[in-house]
Amino acid sequence: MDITFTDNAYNTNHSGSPLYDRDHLVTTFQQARERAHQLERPILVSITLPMIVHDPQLLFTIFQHLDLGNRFFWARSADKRALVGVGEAMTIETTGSERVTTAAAAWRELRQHAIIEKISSNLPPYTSGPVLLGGFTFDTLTPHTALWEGFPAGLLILPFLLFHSDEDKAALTINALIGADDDVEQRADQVAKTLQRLALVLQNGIDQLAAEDGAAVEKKPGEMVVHDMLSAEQWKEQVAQAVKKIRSGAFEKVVLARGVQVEQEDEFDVDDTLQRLSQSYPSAYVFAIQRGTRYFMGATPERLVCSEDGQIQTMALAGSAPRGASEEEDHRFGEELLKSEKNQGEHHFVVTTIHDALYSLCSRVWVADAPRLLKLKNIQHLETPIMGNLKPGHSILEAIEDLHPTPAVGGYPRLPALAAIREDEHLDRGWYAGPIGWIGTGGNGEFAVALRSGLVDGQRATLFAGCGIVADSDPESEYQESCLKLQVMLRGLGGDM
Ligand SMILES: C=C(O[C@H]1C=CC=C(C(=O)O)[C@@H]1O)C(=O)O
Repeated sequence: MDITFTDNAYNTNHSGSPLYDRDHLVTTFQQARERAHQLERPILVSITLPMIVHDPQLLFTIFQHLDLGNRFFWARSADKRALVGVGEAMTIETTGSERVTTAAAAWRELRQHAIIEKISSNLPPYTSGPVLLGGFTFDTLTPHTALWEGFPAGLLILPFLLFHSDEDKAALTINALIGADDDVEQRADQVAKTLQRLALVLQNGIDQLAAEDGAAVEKKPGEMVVHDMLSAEQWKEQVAQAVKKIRSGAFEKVVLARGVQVEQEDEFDVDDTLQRLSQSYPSAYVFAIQRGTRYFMGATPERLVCSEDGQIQTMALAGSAPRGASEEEDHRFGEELLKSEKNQGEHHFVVTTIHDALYSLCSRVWVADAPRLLKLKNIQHLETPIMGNLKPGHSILEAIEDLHPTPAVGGYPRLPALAAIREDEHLDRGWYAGPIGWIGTGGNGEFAVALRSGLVDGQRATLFAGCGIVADSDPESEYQESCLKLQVMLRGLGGDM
């Protein structure tokens, strides 16, 4: 893998559009073609150019206008990090229970002979270079239904263009797979033309788009019709049955999920939904992955694992209470949550399991002494931060393989709880509650657990939420909790429920 820093070979103009040097592109592509010929396999070329920091939402909308294919969005407003991609230079699609390790091996293989150029030393440090975005299903043993068509067991996408930014730096990465017989002049022309169009929209279109936004007639959210996939009574009965199983000693905790279908007359506006989610949930990971007409999207508070320079950070997140209507009530609900034996028990399974999973991957694991409160817009959770130092040679994908599914979305012990979900839940979770995120070079990456999420397709959306069930769970309270969790996407889509 070559990495070159060539300050000044490319630059940005005053509007922050990336400038490119077509001849330099041709030279790099030629080099890749020669290598492809020698090694008899396509070679990945990844070039990162500096840009000025733009609103990631704006890039997402601009990418729609460039018409380059599927779009991808990943951002956390609180730490001002964002990744916005479009098009597919290549995809890694995996199946079966080895889906994460197979994806890791394919990514290693692809990187091995890649040509990676970073056209400045002043780039966002963790996301520069080739970055794959994608996710994995919750469970490979649940039958895959038509609902999740386009979302296989494992999917990592190397976007053609990736805008990435942190607090004060931004960049654009161009990815291309070059084969031994490629016409490199033509490939360079295609890239150059796309960058030219992007530069034009960034120069002229930002104002234009902003003006359009400002002038736009306030869109009245359409009338949304919500159907439970399983009636409230049936779901509560499932919870009651799970409680019985727990009391009979089958397992100690299981997370049961439910789905709702939402419809409206007009198509749901994915860009507006992302905007609303980012504004309402600044500490959440707001994401969208497009496959044709469908978007899997959401605003999840749960980090599965973040890896930076060999340091990994994760969390146990389980145990919930509503937010109070007044400061005093909110404080009281929070204190009750902290003292609740039921919630502490539910949370404890997650802490122990994560700790044990990390033990074999890390040289040192650090777990906070006690859970703290994570307060979100309409719900609060118990959260325990956990950190570790990855042993050399281990990557974030291996951490995912070991951590997923934590008892925050599966149960405890893992195997009987998963068997109960498969047997009793009657829901194709697909990517809901699965790992979703990005992986770059040098083992860096970040994956969240895809909660508070849904699959949006035109005028229809299917939304999911689950609750941790333990021996003293009350079906009615769990149902109310699932409604709070569903509100995230219902409101994100423009509903006022
Ligand atoms: C399974 C979900 O939430 C998990 C994360 C936080 C709190 C949870 C709980 O209290 O049950 C769940 O474990 C979901 O939002 O669908």
